[in-house]
Amino acid sequence: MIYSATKWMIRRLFMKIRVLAIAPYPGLKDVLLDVAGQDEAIQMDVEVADLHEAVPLVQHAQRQGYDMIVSRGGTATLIREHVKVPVVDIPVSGYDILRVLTLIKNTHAKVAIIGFPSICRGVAEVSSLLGLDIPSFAVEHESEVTHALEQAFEFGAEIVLGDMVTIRNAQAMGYRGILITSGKESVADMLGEVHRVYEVHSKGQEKVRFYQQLLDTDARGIVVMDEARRIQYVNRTVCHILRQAEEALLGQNMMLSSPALANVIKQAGESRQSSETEHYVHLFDEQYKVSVIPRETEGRAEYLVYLESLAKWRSERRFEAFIPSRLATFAQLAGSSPTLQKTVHRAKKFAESDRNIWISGERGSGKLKFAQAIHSASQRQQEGFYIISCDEMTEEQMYRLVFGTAQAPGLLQGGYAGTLYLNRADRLSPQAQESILQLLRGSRNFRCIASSSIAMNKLAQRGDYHPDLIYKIGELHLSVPPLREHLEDLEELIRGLIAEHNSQSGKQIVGMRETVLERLTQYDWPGNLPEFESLIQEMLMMTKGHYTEWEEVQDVWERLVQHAGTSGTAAVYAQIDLSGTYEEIEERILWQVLQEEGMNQSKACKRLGINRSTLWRKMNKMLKNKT
Ligand SMILES: Nc1ncnc2c1ncn2[C@@H]1O[C@H](COP(=O)(O)OP(=O)(O)OP(=O)(O)O)[C@@H](O)[C@H]1O
Repeated sequence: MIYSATKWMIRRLFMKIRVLAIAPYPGLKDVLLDVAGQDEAIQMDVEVADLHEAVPLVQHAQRQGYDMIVSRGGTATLIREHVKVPVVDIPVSGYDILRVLTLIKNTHAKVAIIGFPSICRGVAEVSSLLGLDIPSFAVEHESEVTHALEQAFEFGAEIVLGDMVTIRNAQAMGYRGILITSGKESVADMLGEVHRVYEVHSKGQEKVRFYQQLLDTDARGIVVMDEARRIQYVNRTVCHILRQAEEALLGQNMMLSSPALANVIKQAGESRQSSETEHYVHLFDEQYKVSVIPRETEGRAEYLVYLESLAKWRSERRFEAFIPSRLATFAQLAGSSPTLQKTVHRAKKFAESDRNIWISGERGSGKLKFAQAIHSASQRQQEGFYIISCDEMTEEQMYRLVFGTAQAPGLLQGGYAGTLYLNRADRLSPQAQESILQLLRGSRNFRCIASSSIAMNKLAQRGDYHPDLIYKIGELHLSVPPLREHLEDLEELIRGLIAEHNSQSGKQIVGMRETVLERLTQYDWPGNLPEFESLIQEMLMMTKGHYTEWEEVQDVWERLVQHAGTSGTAAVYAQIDLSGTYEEIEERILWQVLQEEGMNQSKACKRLGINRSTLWRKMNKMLKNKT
């Protein structure tokens, strides 16, 4: 408090109070300049204007940084409605009344006074002291003046005393009016009031600045919008989140500033809840919780919106979920073959609903890509897309992710919403299945999309999979075809890969020769798109001219065929039975590779990408299981 008082004193020592005076009649200008000229703390400019003429002048003055405006009577009242800076009245003092009464003292004409109640009281007081009988007609508003004048003239008045509005109307009606002018004493009183108001106002401004600072340093974004969703207030955090300057946002419709946020706020409005509602939105790769609070200020509806970043939670990496920076859309799925288009059509239909989906398909067939496209086309597109790699999470990790810990809330407690992608959902342990099941039963914040390379019905037969979970996630089922079932799409996929390669390498490849393409379509692609992509990328690296020539890539091709034909990973994928638990499948792969390598452990290790001790450990376990 001491600090702000001192600060105020220092300011007062060095700065003058800038005042614009609006004089409703010319004579007041000189009095104002004369009296204000004697006050060193005041710098006053004067304009002569009455009522509506004054409005543009004061609006301009406000922009020019005047601290205060002074005026008189009806003009002061009108000005107050149009500016935010304080407006001080030039009063009509007892001296002013005494002067005008002295002026009319000896007249034989009947006199009446019309004015605001305070003036009428002053006149009644002074006239009774002087022994004069002057009836008064009090008005509360400028619009009542004509009626008051009519009453006064009916009463027999020939001269009316009043302010500028009264005098002008009386003259227009053909009567005489005498203006009660403000003298030096009134102007001096007004200047005293200017000092008092300035002090109070400055302290108020200090407070406003203090609260402004508090709001600006709040980590939450704070927005106030009117009923038409025009932005009335934003704190600095919002400017940072939306990457726009305050000036650009204020007065702007939210739909133009941030359509994503506007949609969420619209949803909140449409939910017709009068209390706070919570939503989630994805802005510039960040997930935010949006709380919308409808309220009313001075009879007008308003929305108070809080934006809370969830980045803190994510950066703590409490769980193995993440938000990919760019998600695929249906338009980005290459392939116009009837087979793929049938799948796309089905997926688009699924995107319209919010029901859970089970996607099955061979490894690398594009399940994740389809899940992303569904999310991007769904009503949850503004929310997060979270991938849970089921084969990489322990039961405990899954439990903590769903139910939280003492330190951090889990998915079930809220704070996240969107699409939950369970990658390789068939690898969930029974315990982890239970956690996911409880999450889906207890929260409506997520749509779940699970993926597996095993068909859903096979999973149901496995016995270690919770039937309720299959039932809950498998509300809708999408089967993504392997690449060999839509080989017509290879050329389109190649075009995309060439474009990407050219942009990275600076080459100008325009296509592949027929001889190369023919071979590509004669292959089964058991490793699906990842296998295809890596081969094409290698071929493009070998390409020197505009076309990929067979001679340039023959070696690459033969290596692939040899690998696949003899013992390659691709062949293993094609022949291995993928039913059963992860351990059982792993066992089968191990045996297959060992047999193909003539039980040569070094060769098997090399192909499997593991060291000898790991192979030993696994073989021992296998033997134990068999005995
Ligand atoms: N229709 C498509 N157009 C272009 N690229 C695609 C398409 N579908 C998949 N891909 C690409 O193929 C690769 C594998 O796709 P994705 O990860 O979606 O397969 P997946 O079936 O989910 O794999 P996994 O079973 O290993 O989890 C990715 O590089 C992806 O970008």
